[in-house]
Amino acid sequence: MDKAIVVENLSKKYGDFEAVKNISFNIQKGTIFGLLGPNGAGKSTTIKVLTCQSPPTSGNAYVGGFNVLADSAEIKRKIGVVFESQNLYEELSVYENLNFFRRLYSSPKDKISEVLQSVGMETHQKDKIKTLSKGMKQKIMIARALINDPDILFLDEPGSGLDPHSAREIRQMILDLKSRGKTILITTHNLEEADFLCDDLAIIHKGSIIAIDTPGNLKKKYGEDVLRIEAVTGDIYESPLNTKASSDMFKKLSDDNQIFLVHSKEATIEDVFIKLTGERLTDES
Ligand SMILES: Nc1ncnc2c1ncn2[C@@H]1O[C@H](COP(=O)(O)OP(=O)(O)OP(=O)(O)O)[C@@H](O)[C@H]1O
Repeated sequence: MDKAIVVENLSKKYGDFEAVKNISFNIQKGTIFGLLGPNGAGKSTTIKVLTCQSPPTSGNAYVGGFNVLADSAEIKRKIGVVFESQNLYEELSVYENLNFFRRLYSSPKDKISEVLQSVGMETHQKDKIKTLSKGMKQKIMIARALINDPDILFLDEPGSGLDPHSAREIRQMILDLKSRGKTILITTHNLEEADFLCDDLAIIHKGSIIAIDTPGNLKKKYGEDVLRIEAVTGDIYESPLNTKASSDMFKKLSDDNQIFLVHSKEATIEDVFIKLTGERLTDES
């Protein structure tokens, strides 16, 4: 499979502070790649470097085969970016916002209804941005990023701050874009979003990538399935599944007639994060 993005030993310093430390990864064409980490981990900085908004301090990165330092004009033509903050013109209509971008890229006029259709917002062309909900604005942000028909999309915290219904809609939209052949890099601090969407996931912590694999493999490698027993007293007992400890726990509670409910709990990406960092990744969205 071809690579859409190649990142080699990339670092980015702001003054003396190293926000991104020697990270490397590849993104295969037509896949969704996630950068998962808490606030301040270096996710937006990585996106800024890959979208040619900010040069790397060292290392190399190639987007669509082009070098971020030497070929920024070519890269900008091939990519779409959804920023973390919703920077739309609030006083202008949906159509006017998109038309502004369409002209920047010299895309044909009928592109506007096409991209609005792909995010289910074609009936809102005349609405002013300021009258839309946050979820609707996020759909317009995605529509705007599609106006130049990019091969590669960068979505910085696409579900952040959205209500659960809108977050689900945006996730489905991201999967639809993948099924249309787009390569997508998302950043997120939402564990569920990362697990659900990403073909490959890099866990980024304090500027470094500390693990990278499919979500399933990360859970296999670093997570532990757990045997969970609810006792008649309401107490919860947990122990790693299929171990002597869990069978001893089961036997003892069973002998004491204490068992109310038994189930197994699969490892989650949160377990992986805690195992790797010793910290909890609190989910604010
Ligand atoms: N322009 C800048 N000047 C100095 N420091 C910066 C600058 N931009 C980011 N930083 C710092 O670099 C670190 C990484 O920031 P970055 O925005 O990449 O993190 P993030 O993982 O995207 O988190 P968030 O979701 O909060 O944006 C943070 O400590 C941040 O304070």
